[in-house]
Amino acid sequence: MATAALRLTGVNVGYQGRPVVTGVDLELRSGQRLALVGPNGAGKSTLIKAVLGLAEILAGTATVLDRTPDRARSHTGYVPQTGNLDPDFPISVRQVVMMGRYRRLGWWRPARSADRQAVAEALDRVGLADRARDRFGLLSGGQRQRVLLARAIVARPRLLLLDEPFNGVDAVSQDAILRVLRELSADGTALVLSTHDLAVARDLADLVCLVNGRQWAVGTPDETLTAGPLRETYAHAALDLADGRMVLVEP
Ligand SMILES: Nc1ncnc2c1ncn2[C@@H]1O[C@H](COP(=O)(O)OP(=O)(O)OP(=O)(O)O)[C@@H](O)[C@H]1O
Repeated sequence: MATAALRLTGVNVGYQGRPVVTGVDLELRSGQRLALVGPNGAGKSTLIKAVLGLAEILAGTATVLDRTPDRARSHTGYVPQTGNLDPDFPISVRQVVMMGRYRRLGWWRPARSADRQAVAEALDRVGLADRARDRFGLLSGGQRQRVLLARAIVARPRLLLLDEPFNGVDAVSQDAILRVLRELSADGTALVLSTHDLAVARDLADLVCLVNGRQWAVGTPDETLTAGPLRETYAHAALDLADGRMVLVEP
């Protein structure tokens, strides 16, 4: 059987013994792209954190690259929500991306030219080579998101998890991020991203997992992003449009 990048079997996740999402069953192979879709507070971030070993697995089995989440951490990458970072922190764009190399560097070894080159390449890949010396906090939200993507890919993860990567992101940055994500998956990196945006999920994902306190559905976009499963997941916040499309109304 081919190694799964991620396999969750009967998984419940949460904090301090209290479940936030239950009944998650899914498998993601190398190069596949999974979208976690659900309303605010549905537990998408918690599920991502559990795969990173940062939230509790309360039941079931979670395997990341054939290891437990803790042991897989050196092969996983994480792009957090940009809103969680302090924009006033005095650090340059280049220094943020270099943080992604620390795992390889160890705190005792100074950066070598190979590290500096990897940082320059990652910034070039997200279209921000010319901003390397700028202060991170002075960039736009979309540019900051691209820097965080560069920080994650500079460590060459085999599984990359992104928490709402398109929130507050302008169209130029969204296109740049989508392009890099497609390149990564073509190179065999498995991707998990949470999103509120059904159009992005439909466009980007091979697999969609609908969550809201529990897993409501998992399957291809055609199987999941349809009226029945969306109405179940979003309850009354999913509305039919006259032309057959669905819109989601978040409080
Ligand atoms: N560290 C924590 N300890 C306890 N409960 C938490 C913790 N972090 C989040 N929660 C709770 O878990 C639930 C799910 O939150 P989570 O952030 O995973 O949802 P989400 O789907 O990512 O939402 P959003 O789209 O708003 O980011 C919420 O009720 C939240 O209060």
